[in-house]
Amino acid sequence: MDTIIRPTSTQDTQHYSDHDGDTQQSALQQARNLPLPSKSDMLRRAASVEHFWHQNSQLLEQAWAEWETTEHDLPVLDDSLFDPTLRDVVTQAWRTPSTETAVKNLWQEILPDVYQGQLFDPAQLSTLRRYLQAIADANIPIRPPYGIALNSNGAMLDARSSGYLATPNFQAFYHRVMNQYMRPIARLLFANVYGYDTQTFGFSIQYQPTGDTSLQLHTDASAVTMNINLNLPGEDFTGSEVDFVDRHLGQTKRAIFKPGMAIIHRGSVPHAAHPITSGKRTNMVLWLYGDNMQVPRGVGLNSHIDANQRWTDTHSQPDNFAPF
Ligand SMILES: O=C(O)CCC(=O)C(=O)O
Ligand SMILES: [Fe+2]
Repeated sequence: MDTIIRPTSTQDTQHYSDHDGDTQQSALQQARNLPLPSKSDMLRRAASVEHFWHQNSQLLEQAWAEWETTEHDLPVLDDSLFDPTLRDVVTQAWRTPSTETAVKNLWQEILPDVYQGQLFDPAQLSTLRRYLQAIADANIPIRPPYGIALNSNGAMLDARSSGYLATPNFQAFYHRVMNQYMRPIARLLFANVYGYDTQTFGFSIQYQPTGDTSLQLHTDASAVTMNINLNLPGEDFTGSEVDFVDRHLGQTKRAIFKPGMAIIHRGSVPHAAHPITSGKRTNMVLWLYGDNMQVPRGVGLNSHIDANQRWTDTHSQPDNFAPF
Protein backbone atom coordinates (compact mmCIF):
# COMPACT_ATOMS: atom_id res chain seq x y z
CA MET A 1 0.00 0.00 0.00
CA ASP A 2 1.90 2.94 -1.29
CA THR A 3 0.93 6.42 -0.35
CA ILE A 4 2.99 9.34 -1.46
CA ILE A 5 3.09 12.29 0.84
CA ARG A 6 4.72 15.31 -0.66
CA PRO A 7 7.56 16.40 1.55
CA THR A 8 6.77 19.44 3.58
CA SER A 9 9.38 21.14 5.58
CA THR A 10 9.22 20.45 9.29
CA GLN A 11 12.48 21.91 10.42
CA ASP A 12 12.71 25.44 11.68
CA THR A 13 11.82 27.01 8.39
CA GLN A 14 8.45 28.12 9.59
CA HIS A 15 9.65 31.61 10.36
CA TYR A 16 10.55 34.19 7.83
CA SER A 17 11.84 37.67 8.17
CA ASP A 18 9.16 40.03 7.04
CA HIS A 19 9.92 43.09 4.99
CA ASP A 20 10.72 45.23 8.03
CA GLY A 21 13.48 42.90 8.98
CA ASP A 22 13.14 42.61 12.74
CA THR A 23 9.80 40.89 13.34
CA GLN A 24 9.30 37.28 12.36
CA GLN A 25 6.15 35.87 10.86
CA SER A 26 5.29 32.25 10.45
CA ALA A 27 4.46 30.95 6.99
CA LEU A 28 0.84 30.76 8.09
CA GLN A 29 0.76 34.43 9.11
CA GLN A 30 2.52 35.50 5.93
CA ALA A 31 0.14 33.50 3.77
CA ARG A 32 -2.84 35.05 5.50
CA ASN A 33 -1.47 38.52 4.82
CA LEU A 34 -0.92 38.02 1.11
CA PRO A 35 -2.89 40.49 -1.01
CA LEU A 36 -5.08 38.31 -3.26
CA PRO A 37 -5.48 38.82 -6.98
CA SER A 38 -8.87 40.32 -7.81
CA LYS A 39 -11.68 38.13 -9.07
CA SER A 40 -11.78 40.08 -12.34
CA ASP A 41 -8.06 39.49 -12.89
CA MET A 42 -8.66 35.81 -12.16
CA LEU A 43 -11.54 35.65 -14.61
CA ARG A 44 -9.54 37.17 -17.41
CA ARG A 45 -6.58 35.01 -16.44
CA ALA A 46 -4.21 37.93 -16.09
CA ALA A 47 -0.51 37.00 -16.14
CA SER A 48 -0.20 38.57 -12.68
CA VAL A 49 -2.52 35.88 -11.29
CA GLU A 50 -0.37 33.03 -12.55
CA HIS A 51 2.60 34.90 -11.16
CA PHE A 52 0.93 35.26 -7.74
CA TRP A 53 0.39 31.51 -7.33
CA HIS A 54 3.75 30.60 -8.73
CA GLN A 55 5.61 33.14 -6.65
CA ASN A 56 3.94 32.07 -3.42
CA SER A 57 3.67 28.33 -3.98
CA GLN A 58 6.31 27.30 -1.43
CA LEU A 59 5.07 29.70 1.20
CA LEU A 60 1.52 28.40 0.73
CA GLU A 61 2.66 24.79 0.96
CA GLN A 62 4.37 25.55 4.23
CA ALA A 63 1.39 27.52 5.49
CA TRP A 64 -0.96 24.59 4.86
CA ALA A 65 1.36 22.17 6.65
CA GLU A 66 1.66 24.57 9.57
CA TRP A 67 -2.09 25.14 9.65
CA GLU A 68 -2.77 21.41 9.88
CA THR A 69 -0.54 21.10 12.94
CA THR A 70 -2.36 23.98 14.66
CA GLU A 71 -5.89 22.67 13.99
CA HIS A 72 -6.62 20.11 16.67
CA ASP A 73 -10.19 19.23 15.76
CA LEU A 74 -9.58 18.40 12.12
CA PRO A 75 -11.23 15.17 11.01
CA VAL A 76 -8.83 12.49 9.82
CA LEU A 77 -9.27 11.36 6.23
CA ASP A 78 -8.76 7.64 5.94
CA ASP A 79 -10.07 4.46 4.31
CA SER A 80 -13.37 4.65 6.17
CA LEU A 81 -14.44 7.22 3.52
CA PHE A 82 -14.66 4.53 0.87
CA ASP A 83 -17.80 2.54 0.19
CA PRO A 84 -17.29 -0.63 2.29
CA THR A 85 -18.24 -3.05 -0.49
CA LEU A 86 -15.82 -1.44 -2.93
CA ARG A 87 -13.12 -1.17 -0.26
CA ASP A 88 -13.30 -4.90 0.49
CA VAL A 89 -12.98 -6.03 -3.11
CA VAL A 90 -10.26 -3.47 -3.87
CA THR A 91 -8.26 -4.60 -0.83
CA GLN A 92 -8.70 -8.21 -1.96
CA ALA A 93 -7.63 -7.39 -5.54
CA TRP A 94 -4.40 -5.76 -4.33
CA ARG A 95 -3.66 -9.01 -2.47
CA THR A 96 -4.92 -11.35 -5.18
CA PRO A 97 -5.25 -9.57 -8.55
CA SER A 98 -7.15 -12.48 -10.09
CA THR A 99 -10.17 -11.48 -7.96
CA GLU A 100 -10.43 -8.12 -9.78
CA THR A 101 -13.68 -9.06 -11.54
CA ALA A 102 -15.44 -8.37 -8.24
CA VAL A 103 -14.23 -4.75 -8.54
CA LYS A 104 -15.29 -4.50 -12.17
CA ASN A 105 -18.77 -5.79 -11.33
CA LEU A 106 -19.40 -2.79 -9.07
CA TRP A 107 -19.18 -0.40 -12.06
CA GLN A 108 -22.14 -0.04 -14.36
CA GLU A 109 -21.56 1.06 -17.95
CA ILE A 110 -24.03 3.87 -18.69
CA LEU A 111 -22.62 4.74 -22.13
CA PRO A 112 -19.57 3.41 -23.98
CA ASP A 113 -16.49 4.48 -21.99
CA VAL A 114 -18.60 5.91 -19.14
CA TYR A 115 -19.14 3.96 -15.89
CA GLN A 116 -20.95 4.74 -12.69
CA GLY A 117 -20.29 3.33 -9.22
CA GLN A 118 -20.24 4.07 -5.51
CA LEU A 119 -16.79 5.31 -4.46
CA PHE A 120 -17.41 6.95 -1.08
CA ASP A 121 -19.73 5.92 1.72
CA PRO A 122 -22.44 8.63 2.00
CA ALA A 123 -22.56 8.09 5.76
CA GLN A 124 -18.86 9.03 6.04
CA LEU A 125 -18.84 11.97 3.65
CA SER A 126 -19.42 14.52 6.39
CA THR A 127 -15.82 13.86 7.49
CA LEU A 128 -14.46 14.98 4.15
CA ARG A 129 -16.87 17.89 3.93
CA ARG A 130 -15.95 19.10 7.42
CA TYR A 131 -12.32 18.94 6.41
CA LEU A 132 -13.00 20.94 3.23
CA GLN A 133 -15.03 23.48 5.18
CA ALA A 134 -12.12 23.93 7.59
CA ILE A 135 -9.88 24.54 4.57
CA ALA A 136 -12.29 27.15 3.24
CA ASP A 137 -12.33 28.85 6.66
CA ALA A 138 -8.54 28.74 7.08
CA ASN A 139 -8.05 32.13 5.51
CA ILE A 140 -5.15 30.91 3.43
CA PRO A 141 -5.25 31.72 -0.30
CA ILE A 142 -6.25 28.64 -2.27
CA ARG A 143 -6.31 28.47 -6.03
CA PRO A 144 -9.67 27.91 -7.70
CA PRO A 145 -9.81 25.84 -10.88
CA TYR A 146 -10.31 27.98 -13.94
CA GLY A 147 -9.66 25.66 -16.81
CA ILE A 148 -13.08 25.86 -18.31
CA ALA A 149 -14.87 28.31 -16.02
CA LEU A 150 -13.76 29.95 -12.82
CA ASN A 151 -15.11 27.91 -9.98
CA SER A 152 -14.96 30.17 -7.00
CA ASN A 153 -15.55 27.56 -4.31
CA GLY A 154 -13.28 24.94 -5.76
CA ALA A 155 -9.63 24.19 -5.13
CA MET A 156 -6.72 22.70 -7.00
CA LEU A 157 -5.83 19.39 -5.38
CA ASP A 158 -2.62 18.18 -7.00
CA ALA A 159 0.90 19.28 -6.06
CA ARG A 160 1.56 20.13 -9.70
CA SER A 161 -0.75 23.14 -9.33
CA SER A 162 0.69 26.13 -7.45
CA GLY A 163 -1.70 27.18 -4.70
CA TYR A 164 -3.06 23.63 -4.28
CA LEU A 165 -4.54 22.14 -1.13
CA ALA A 166 -1.22 21.16 0.38
CA THR A 167 -2.13 19.74 3.78
CA PRO A 168 -0.28 16.45 4.39
CA ASN A 169 -3.47 14.67 5.54
CA PHE A 170 -5.44 15.64 2.45
CA GLN A 171 -2.53 14.83 0.15
CA ALA A 172 -2.12 11.35 1.65
CA PHE A 173 -5.84 10.75 1.14
CA TYR A 174 -5.78 12.16 -2.42
CA HIS A 175 -2.92 9.84 -3.36
CA ARG A 176 -4.76 6.93 -1.84
CA VAL A 177 -7.83 7.64 -3.98
CA MET A 178 -5.65 7.91 -7.08
CA ASN A 179 -3.18 5.10 -6.52
CA GLN A 180 -5.22 2.49 -4.68
CA TYR A 181 -8.55 3.01 -6.38
CA MET A 182 -8.72 5.14 -9.49
CA ARG A 183 -5.71 3.83 -11.42
CA PRO A 184 -6.42 0.09 -11.18
CA ILE A 185 -10.15 0.69 -11.75
CA ALA A 186 -9.33 2.74 -14.86
CA ARG A 187 -7.05 -0.05 -16.12
CA LEU A 188 -9.80 -2.56 -15.49
CA LEU A 189 -12.55 -0.66 -17.30
CA PHE A 190 -10.68 0.88 -20.22
CA ALA A 191 -8.46 -0.98 -22.68
CA ASN A 192 -5.19 0.72 -23.61
CA VAL A 193 -5.11 3.07 -20.65
CA TYR A 194 -2.24 1.26 -18.93
CA GLY A 195 0.88 3.42 -19.28
CA TYR A 196 -1.19 6.55 -19.96
CA ASP A 197 -1.98 6.72 -16.26
CA THR A 198 1.28 7.82 -14.68
CA GLN A 199 0.42 11.47 -14.01
CA THR A 200 -2.27 12.76 -11.67
CA PHE A 201 -4.24 15.99 -11.59
CA GLY A 202 -7.28 17.03 -9.60
CA PHE A 203 -9.58 19.83 -8.53
CA SER A 204 -12.82 20.31 -6.69
CA ILE A 205 -15.83 22.22 -8.00
CA GLN A 206 -18.99 23.59 -6.51
CA TYR A 207 -22.02 24.79 -8.39
CA GLN A 208 -24.71 26.99 -6.90
CA PRO A 209 -27.40 29.13 -8.53
CA THR A 210 -25.73 32.38 -7.50
CA GLY A 211 -22.24 31.44 -8.61
CA ASP A 212 -20.84 29.01 -11.11
CA THR A 213 -23.87 27.26 -12.51
CA SER A 214 -22.97 25.13 -15.52
CA LEU A 215 -20.26 23.88 -17.82
CA GLN A 216 -20.49 23.78 -21.59
CA LEU A 217 -19.88 20.65 -23.66
CA HIS A 218 -16.19 19.77 -23.64
CA THR A 219 -13.71 16.90 -23.46
CA ASP A 220 -10.98 16.57 -20.82
CA ALA A 221 -7.27 16.43 -21.68
CA SER A 222 -7.05 13.29 -19.52
CA ALA A 223 -6.84 9.61 -20.45
CA VAL A 224 -9.43 8.95 -17.74
CA THR A 225 -11.43 11.27 -15.49
CA MET A 226 -13.12 10.27 -12.24
CA ASN A 227 -15.79 12.68 -11.08
CA ILE A 228 -16.99 12.07 -7.51
CA ASN A 229 -19.96 13.68 -5.84
CA LEU A 230 -19.37 14.93 -2.29
CA ASN A 231 -22.89 16.09 -1.42
CA LEU A 232 -24.15 14.87 1.93
CA PRO A 233 -27.30 12.76 2.16
CA GLY A 234 -30.17 15.25 2.22
CA GLU A 235 -28.08 18.02 0.70
CA ASP A 236 -30.28 18.15 -2.35
CA PHE A 237 -30.01 20.17 -5.53
CA THR A 238 -32.04 20.52 -8.70
CA GLY A 239 -30.67 20.84 -12.21
CA SER A 240 -26.91 20.28 -12.57
CA GLU A 241 -27.34 16.99 -14.42
CA VAL A 242 -24.25 15.97 -16.35
CA ASP A 243 -24.74 14.83 -19.95
CA PHE A 244 -22.36 12.40 -21.60
CA VAL A 245 -22.51 12.22 -25.36
CA ASP A 246 -21.71 9.31 -27.65
CA ARG A 247 -21.47 10.84 -31.10
CA HIS A 248 -21.09 7.47 -32.75
CA LEU A 249 -24.34 6.12 -31.32
CA GLY A 250 -26.02 9.52 -31.40
CA GLN A 251 -26.91 9.02 -27.73
CA THR A 252 -26.78 11.25 -24.70
CA LYS A 253 -26.83 9.85 -21.18
CA ARG A 254 -28.00 12.26 -18.50
CA ALA A 255 -26.44 11.50 -15.11
CA ILE A 256 -27.65 12.79 -11.78
CA PHE A 257 -25.01 12.62 -9.08
CA LYS A 258 -25.90 11.11 -5.71
CA PRO A 259 -23.78 11.39 -2.54
CA GLY A 260 -20.53 9.43 -2.87
CA MET A 261 -21.31 8.35 -6.43
CA ALA A 262 -18.53 8.47 -9.01
CA ILE A 263 -18.54 8.52 -12.77
CA ILE A 264 -15.36 7.34 -14.42
CA HIS A 265 -14.98 8.06 -18.13
CA ARG A 266 -12.42 8.46 -20.83
CA GLY A 267 -11.46 12.11 -21.08
CA SER A 268 -12.38 12.00 -24.76
CA VAL A 269 -16.10 11.49 -24.08
CA PRO A 270 -17.85 14.89 -24.51
CA HIS A 271 -19.75 16.02 -21.41
CA ALA A 272 -21.55 19.09 -20.10
CA ALA A 273 -23.16 20.18 -16.83
CA HIS A 274 -26.64 21.73 -16.92
CA PRO A 275 -27.33 24.88 -14.91
CA ILE A 276 -28.04 24.25 -11.24
CA THR A 277 -31.42 25.67 -10.23
CA SER A 278 -31.38 25.14 -6.45
CA GLY A 279 -29.03 23.83 -3.79
CA LYS A 280 -25.33 23.17 -4.29
CA ARG A 281 -23.37 20.38 -5.94
CA THR A 282 -19.85 19.69 -4.72
CA ASN A 283 -17.64 17.33 -6.73
CA MET A 284 -14.03 16.27 -6.87
CA VAL A 285 -12.65 15.74 -10.37
CA LEU A 286 -9.54 13.58 -10.82
CA TRP A 287 -7.49 12.99 -13.95
CA LEU A 288 -4.96 10.38 -14.98
CA TYR A 289 -2.82 10.74 -18.08
CA GLY A 290 0.60 9.74 -19.34
CA ASP A 291 3.99 11.41 -19.17
CA ASN A 292 4.10 14.49 -21.41
CA MET A 293 0.30 14.61 -21.23
CA GLN A 294 -0.05 11.63 -23.54
CA VAL A 295 -3.43 9.95 -23.79
CA PRO A 296 -4.26 6.73 -25.66
CA ARG A 297 -5.35 7.20 -29.24
CA GLY A 298 -6.93 4.38 -31.17
CA VAL A 299 -6.65 0.76 -30.18
CA GLY A 300 -3.80 -1.67 -30.12
CA LEU A 301 -1.35 -0.18 -27.66
CA ASN A 302 -0.95 -1.78 -24.24
CA SER A 303 -4.01 -3.93 -24.67
CA HIS A 304 -2.45 -7.18 -23.43
CA ILE A 305 -2.13 -6.28 -19.81
CA ASP A 306 -2.84 -8.87 -17.15
CA ALA A 307 -4.38 -8.54 -13.70
CA ASN A 308 -0.99 -8.46 -11.96
CA GLN A 309 0.06 -5.46 -14.03
CA ARG A 310 -3.20 -3.64 -13.38
CA TRP A 311 -2.74 -4.02 -9.62
CA THR A 312 0.80 -2.66 -9.58
CA ASP A 313 1.88 0.80 -8.52
CA THR A 314 3.38 3.12 -11.08
CA HIS A 315 6.68 4.69 -10.19
CA SER A 316 6.83 7.57 -12.65
CA GLN A 317 7.93 10.90 -11.29
CA PRO A 318 5.29 13.67 -11.35
CA ASP A 319 6.28 16.03 -14.15
CA ASN A 320 4.97 19.10 -12.32
CA PHE A 321 3.37 20.63 -15.38
CA ALA A 322 -0.27 21.62 -14.75
CA PRO A 323 -2.81 21.21 -17.59
CA PHE A 324 -4.54 24.40 -16.40
O1 LIG B 1 -20.01 19.27 -13.55
C1 LIG B 1 -19.37 18.24 -13.52
O2 LIG B 1 -19.51 17.39 -12.63
C2 LIG B 1 -18.37 17.99 -14.61
C3 LIG B 1 -17.12 18.77 -14.40
C4 LIG B 1 -16.21 18.65 -15.56
O3 LIG B 1 -16.49 18.04 -16.53
C5 LIG B 1 -14.90 19.30 -15.52
O4 LIG B 1 -14.63 20.05 -14.57
O5 LIG B 1 -14.10 19.07 -16.47
FE1 LIG C 1 -14.83 17.72 -17.83
